[in-house]
Amino acid sequence: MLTLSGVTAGYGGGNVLQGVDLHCAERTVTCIVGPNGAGKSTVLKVISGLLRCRAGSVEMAGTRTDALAPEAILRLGITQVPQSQALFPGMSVRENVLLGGYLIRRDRKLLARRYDEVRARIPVVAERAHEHAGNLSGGQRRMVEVARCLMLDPKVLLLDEPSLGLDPKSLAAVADLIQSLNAAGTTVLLVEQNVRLGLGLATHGVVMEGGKVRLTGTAAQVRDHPEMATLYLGGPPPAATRTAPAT
Ligand SMILES: Nc1ncnc2c1ncn2[C@@H]1O[C@H](COP(=O)(O)OP(=O)(O)OP(=O)(O)O)[C@@H](O)[C@H]1O
Repeated sequence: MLTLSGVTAGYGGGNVLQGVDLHCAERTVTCIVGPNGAGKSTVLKVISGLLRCRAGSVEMAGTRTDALAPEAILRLGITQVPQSQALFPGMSVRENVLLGGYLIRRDRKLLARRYDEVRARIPVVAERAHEHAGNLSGGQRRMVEVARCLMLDPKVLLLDEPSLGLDPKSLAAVADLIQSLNAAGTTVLLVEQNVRLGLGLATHGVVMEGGKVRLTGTAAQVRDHPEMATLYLGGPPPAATRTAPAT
């Protein structure tokens, strides 16, 4: 469904991504994990067209997207939930959600139908429709951020750190929502610092380090791979520094 081949991209003089290959099959949930600065968010920016590839290609269901403007990529069915704080706090929940339908604004019936669908799927949109988004809890805001993206009925949903700043209950609710969207047919690609949560809800995992893909596989294969300990915990201590057992 979504394929990156040999993608090189960066900001200013340097390249952050250095030949990234990545494939998300239809109806999968792929989670990208990796240390800070590995280039995870940059991958999402390249897919959504906010950052141009310097080499390589991005394809969505057979269509090259790497030369397209972000709006054209949205129209192809790829939408991104940004990293957080993306709502307009002084606008109502309803207004924030409707903004997500900007591209279909002229088709009033479609806009109304999509809003009804989103409201039915995400209860906080119905319950707090007329409340300022700034009055919501962090977990509720994250739900509304996702709701806004659903206004375009995306085929591929990109999420950048959906767990950021959420309490355990909200985390569980966001994870449930991602899985229910996927069960309804949406392909999901997310970036997650919370490795346990991310790989727990994903079908597939990708580990990035230094702008490159270091590991890929099913979520379980990636989670259980010995290299994960090296990347996240610094690996087992060298023999010379191990504490000798007490005698
Ligand atoms: N707008 C930008 N301008 C310049 N450099 C940037 C910009 N955005 C990110 N970078 C740099 O690109 C590198 C990769 O950043 P990226 O945000 O993709 O990493 P990440 O793996 O998502 O990590 P994190 O979880 O810390 O965001 C970092 O060194 C970062 O400082």
